[in-house]
Amino acid sequence: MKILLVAATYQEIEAFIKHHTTNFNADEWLKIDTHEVKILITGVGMVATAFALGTEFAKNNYDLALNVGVAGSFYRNIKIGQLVEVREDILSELGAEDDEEFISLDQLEMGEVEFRASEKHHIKEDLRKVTAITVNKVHGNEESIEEVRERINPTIETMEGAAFFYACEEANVAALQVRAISNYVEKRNKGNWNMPLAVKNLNNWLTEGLKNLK
Ligand SMILES: O=C(O)c1cccc(C(=O)CC[C@H]2O[C@@H](n3cnc4c(=O)[nH]cnc43)[C@H](O)[C@@H]2O)c1
Repeated sequence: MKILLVAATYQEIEAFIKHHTTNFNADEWLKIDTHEVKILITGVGMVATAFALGTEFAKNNYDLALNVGVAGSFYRNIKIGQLVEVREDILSELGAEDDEEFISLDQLEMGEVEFRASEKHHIKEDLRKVTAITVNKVHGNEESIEEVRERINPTIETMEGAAFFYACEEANVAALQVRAISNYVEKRNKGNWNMPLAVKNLNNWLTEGLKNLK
């Protein structure tokens, strides 16, 4: 398969890249088992992700795109460092405020806000399947966390996932998303984040998991 591996930052998949190539070049195709793999580092956030994917899909054809990175969990029964597979991803901020209420873009009949992973390809490992939201502003305030829990009840949040699924859907490319939990969604406390553990587990999985994609 021709696979596009997508991450927001180089650091999130550095160990995997170094495992496969000594001199990383963004135009390089890596031969990994039976797959040909290209790596796309988009930058953090939805705008950077959508632009980078639109540009890449205009140049190359892919059988599958895989978005990986770290994420925040709303649930404490998911361990820091644990990997999850995002099956559904929601643009939770796209819409309008109506005083205390929020009207989503689809309620306004102006577009879709929910995007799904591909059914065509599968991750072999039995990762917990989750619903994510994608945000421009990382939640760090108890009131806004409670509001989004009540409105959507997401399991995790990222800053790219739904934009990734959107761009893949527009380009008709099958899409999967795997995230490693680096923190809980809570009142901002960066000291509680464990980026090294999440990044290590993600890269260990990638080394085996990419081979096992069907
Ligand atoms: O220090 C901060 O408050 C801060 C604000 C915005 C971004 C960051 C990052 O470290 C980049 C986040 C990066 O990782 C994903 N991520 C990880 N945890 C979360 C989260 O709780 N909510 C949303 N995104 C998260 C995200 O996809 C970015 O790529 C730090």
